[in-house]
Amino acid sequence: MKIKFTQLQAQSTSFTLTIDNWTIEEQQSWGVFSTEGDIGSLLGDLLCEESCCCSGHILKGPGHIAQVSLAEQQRLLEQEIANDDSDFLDHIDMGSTVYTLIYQQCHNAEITSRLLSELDLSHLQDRGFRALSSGESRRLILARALATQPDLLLLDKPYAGLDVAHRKSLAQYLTRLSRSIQMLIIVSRETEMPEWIEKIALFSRGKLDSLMDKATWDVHPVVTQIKAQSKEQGEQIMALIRQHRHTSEFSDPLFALTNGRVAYTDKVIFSDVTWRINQGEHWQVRGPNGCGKSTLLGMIFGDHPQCYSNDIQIFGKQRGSGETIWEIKQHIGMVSSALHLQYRVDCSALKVIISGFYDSIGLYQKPTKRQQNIAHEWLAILHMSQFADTSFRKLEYGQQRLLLIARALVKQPTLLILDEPYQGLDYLGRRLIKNALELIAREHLSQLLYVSHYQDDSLESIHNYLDFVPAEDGLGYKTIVS
Ligand SMILES: Nc1ncnc2c1ncn2[C@@H]1O[C@H](COP(=O)(O)OP(=O)(O)OP(=O)(O)O)[C@@H](O)[C@H]1O
Repeated sequence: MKIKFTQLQAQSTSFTLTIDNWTIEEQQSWGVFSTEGDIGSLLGDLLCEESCCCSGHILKGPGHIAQVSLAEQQRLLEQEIANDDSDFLDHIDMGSTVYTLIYQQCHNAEITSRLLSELDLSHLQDRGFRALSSGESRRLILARALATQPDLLLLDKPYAGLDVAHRKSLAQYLTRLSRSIQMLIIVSRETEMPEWIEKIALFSRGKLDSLMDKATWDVHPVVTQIKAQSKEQGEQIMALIRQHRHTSEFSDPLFALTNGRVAYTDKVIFSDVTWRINQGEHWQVRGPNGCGKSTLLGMIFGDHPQCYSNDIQIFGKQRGSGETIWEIKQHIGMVSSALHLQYRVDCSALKVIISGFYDSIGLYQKPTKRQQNIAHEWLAILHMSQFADTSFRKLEYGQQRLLLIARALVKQPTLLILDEPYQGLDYLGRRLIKNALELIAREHLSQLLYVSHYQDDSLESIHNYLDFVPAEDGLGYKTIVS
C-alpha cells in the first residue's frame, strides 16, 4: 500500500502531529522512532479512521490496515466490560475466550488455529480475556490484527509487556511476516528497531524530524542528546520528592509470604513461594509471561482474592487480623498495567495525581492546598501543566502512564510496586522515570518492588531477586531467591 503524507497537521488532545513530506512506497516497511510524544495512536487514527481533525493530505492506496497497540488492548477491554454478564451468571464473567476473540475477526477455524499456535496462545484458547496476563493479552491483540488479513500492519510498541523469550520469538515472527506483509513499526527502545527494516522515520515532539536508512540510524546522535536531557528532569523529580519527604517506620519483615500458593480451577499458577522483604531492601521480580508476577504483587497490594487463603504478614501485621485494605494501601504506591486498565474514570490529569494521596481511582474528596500544589509541581516536571484540566481518558496512553507513575510517587510510599512501569512510555519518558527510580532507590526514599522484562531496565540499586522458575512437578511455578 502506498501512503503519501503532504503538509499534514493533525491534532490530538495533547499534541500536534506534523509531517511535511513522507512517502511510504508500496511493499515498503518502515520503523518509526519517537523521542518524545506518543505518536502511535494518532498515526493509527489517521491511517485507520476516516474522520480525523487534520489539515494537509494523506493519499492512501486501497487495502486494509490493522493496528496493534496498548490503546487497542484498552478498547477491547472496554468492549468486554460492556458485554460483562456477571450479573446473570453464578460466576464472575472473565470475558470472551481467546479463541472467540480471534475467530470473530476472521470467521475461519483454520486461520484461528494457526494464529493460536504461531503466537503461543493454544494453551490459553479457552481462557477469558480478563484473566490474561499482560504479555498474554499483547499476543492476543497481535493475533486479532493478523486474523483480519491486513495489507499493512501498524505495530505500536509491539514488544511492550513481553518477556525475553516471547520478544525473541516475536522478533523472528515479524522477520518472517515482513516478507509477506508491509509493516509500520513504532518503537521506543532503539534496541527494538528490527534489523530488516530499511527505512526509519524519526519524530520529536510530534514532528517528523528526519527520514533515513537503517545504516544512518545506527550511528545517529539523537540517542546521546536525549539521554542528557532526561537526566536533568530526573534530578528535578528528586528535588521535589526530597522537599516533601515523610517516612513511616515498621518492624521487620515489611512483607512475608510463607508457602504461598495461587491456583484456579483449571491450573496451579505457583506454589511453595516463600518471600520475606525486610526494611531497606529493593527487589526485582523476574519470570516469563504468565508465571504469576502480577498475581504475587497483587497479593502484597491486597487486591488479589487469594491473599486471604495465604499466610501473609504485611507492615508488621498478619493479614486477616482485622486490618482494612486501606490501611495497607496507604503505605504502597502502585503502577501496573492492571491499574492502568482499571483507571477508567473520567477525571482531570491533576486529579489523577492527587488521587494518589487517597489511593482511589478518581477523586472523591476535597484535596488540601498542599496536595494540589504538589500535584501541580509534578505536572510541571512532566511538562504536562497545560493538561491539568484535561480529561485523563483524552490523553495519549504514554501520558496517562506518566500521570499514574506520579500518582504512585506523590505520597512517597514505604513500598513502591512497579509492575512493568515503562509500558507505553516514549524513549524520553522511560529514561526520565528510570533515572528517577534509580535515585529513589539509592536514597532509600521508598523500597522498590520492580518487574521489568528488559535487561537494560535493571536498576543498579537493586540487589535482591525473586525468580519464578517452572516447578519440578510440572504444576505451575516456584520461586528462587538470590
Ligand atoms: N481468573 C483466572 N482464571 C484462570 N487463570 C487466571 C485467572 N486470572 C489470572 N490467570 C492466569 O494466571 C497467570 C498469572 O498471571 P499474572 O498476570 O500474574 O502473570 P505475570 O507473570 O504477571 O505475566 P506477564 O509477564 O505477562 O505480565 C496467567 O497465566 C493468567 O492467565
